[in-house]
Amino acid sequence: MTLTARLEIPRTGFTVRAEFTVESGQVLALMGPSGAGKSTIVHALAGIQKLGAGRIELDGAVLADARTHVPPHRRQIGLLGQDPHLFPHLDAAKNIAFGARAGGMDKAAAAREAARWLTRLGLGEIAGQRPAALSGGQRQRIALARALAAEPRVLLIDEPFASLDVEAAVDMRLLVREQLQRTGISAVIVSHAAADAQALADQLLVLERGAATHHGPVAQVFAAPATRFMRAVVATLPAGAPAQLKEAIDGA
Ligand SMILES: Nc1ncnc2c1ncn2[C@@H]1O[C@H](COP(=O)(O)OP(=O)(O)OP(=O)(O)O)[C@@H](O)[C@H]1O
Repeated sequence: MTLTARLEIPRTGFTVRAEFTVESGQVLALMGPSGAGKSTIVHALAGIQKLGAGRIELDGAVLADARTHVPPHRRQIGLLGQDPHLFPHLDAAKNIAFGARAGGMDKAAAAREAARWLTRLGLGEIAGQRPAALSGGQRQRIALARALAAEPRVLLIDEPFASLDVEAAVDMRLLVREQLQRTGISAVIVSHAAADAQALADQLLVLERGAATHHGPVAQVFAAPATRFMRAVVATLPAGAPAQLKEAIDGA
């Protein structure tokens, strides 16, 4: 699935403008200061935010433009947010099965699919637990499984690791990367953490007050920060990382 987007969305005081293509199985990271417009873009891709102008296409089919607005439930785009929004009255297996049903499976097939996901994510033991009895990391894993069980064409990931402790966040990043590689689903991930872009993304788009200030392969963007915001982001990378990035680019 190739996602192409050219968007203009007016906000108070500025307009969010961005243009990008995410090829099948690739990951685009969106970074930027608070209020820069990252969630606005994610919401436009999901269909819960209308465009002021522009066009969003998935494999050449228009999802949104001046005349078209395909509603969210018809887009086959999964959204994984900071809050996992699991159904509190359903156990882990049934939460995942709900995703599979949304993807078109009948009840029995959805239950089998949920069981497969629980095994794949190492969560077999908590199949019968309701969300209130799970840790934050377990809830995020269930939310990931539920989103992927619906077989989305694109997965949107909006700050899903922010509430996890460092170790759980590392595990979750690995899991997301593995599952995206396994399924070949394209993804857009919003994060404040340089580590997320570095671990997960192929390209990085940086937004500042709605405008793209950087856009390109992650290593290139980190190697040439052109704004105060990006210099501060690069300073959070582990010592030596910028030099390694430069070597990787020079050696490529
Ligand atoms: N429905 C709306 N109508 C107009 N402006 C809005 C609306 N929702 C949010 N905004 C404004 O749009 C701007 C971009 O918000 P957005 O949530 O996209 O930023 P963000 O980069 O995701 O920020 P954060 O990192 O804090 O989540 C902000 O100035 C916000 O106040």
